[in-house]
Amino acid sequence: MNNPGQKSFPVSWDQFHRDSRALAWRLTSVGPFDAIVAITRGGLVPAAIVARELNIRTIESVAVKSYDHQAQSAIKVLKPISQQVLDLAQGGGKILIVDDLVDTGATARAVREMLPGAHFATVYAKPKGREMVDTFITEVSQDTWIFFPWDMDVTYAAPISGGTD
Ligand SMILES: O=P(O)(O)OC[C@H]1O[C@H](OP(=O)(O)OP(=O)(O)O)[C@H](O)[C@@H]1O
Ligand code: HPA
Ligand SMILES: [Mg+2]
Repeated sequence: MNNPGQKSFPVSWDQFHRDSRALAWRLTSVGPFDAIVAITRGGLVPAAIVARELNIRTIESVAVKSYDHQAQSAIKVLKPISQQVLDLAQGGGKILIVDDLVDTGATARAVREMLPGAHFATVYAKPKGREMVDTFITEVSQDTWIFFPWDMDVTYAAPISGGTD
């Protein structure tokens, strides 16, 4: 959830699909790719859309969790990249890493270290983490919290005037 004072950027399924397709279009000039590595869980959705558009059928996942410990953030790998995909990269295969967004860049930095030659793509990027990403579609300010459609429900919205409807 976001903090008080943060701006909100709610994204619908339709918008997320369009933005992920736009990412796929942009990646056509970078590929072709031999495999996608999706960063779970948020990266699974754009990875599926990009894989469909670019006809990529080898899809791997990586799970990392970041911890804040005395102002230092450490990353724990919950599910590593398979040896098959690491071997593919070692043998010159072109790997695309996909996530929904980059915020501080900690997640991206950790996964990049696992696959140094890979292309890193996200749908959204915040300024702190932008340099960790090779390709993205929309930049949002650091003080904005992005709400993804899988984290939301349809609820009542009060009128802009503040009155009751
Ligand atoms: O740039 P960072 O500051 O590292 O933040 C970005 C990461 O945070 C979110 O994942 P999260 O770890 O919340 O898990 P989830 O994908 O399962 O929601 C998001 O999906 C990115 O993977
Ligand atoms: O803005 C965000 N939205 C959702 N998840 C996130 N994880 C880090 N930043 C964000
Ligand atoms: Mg994530």
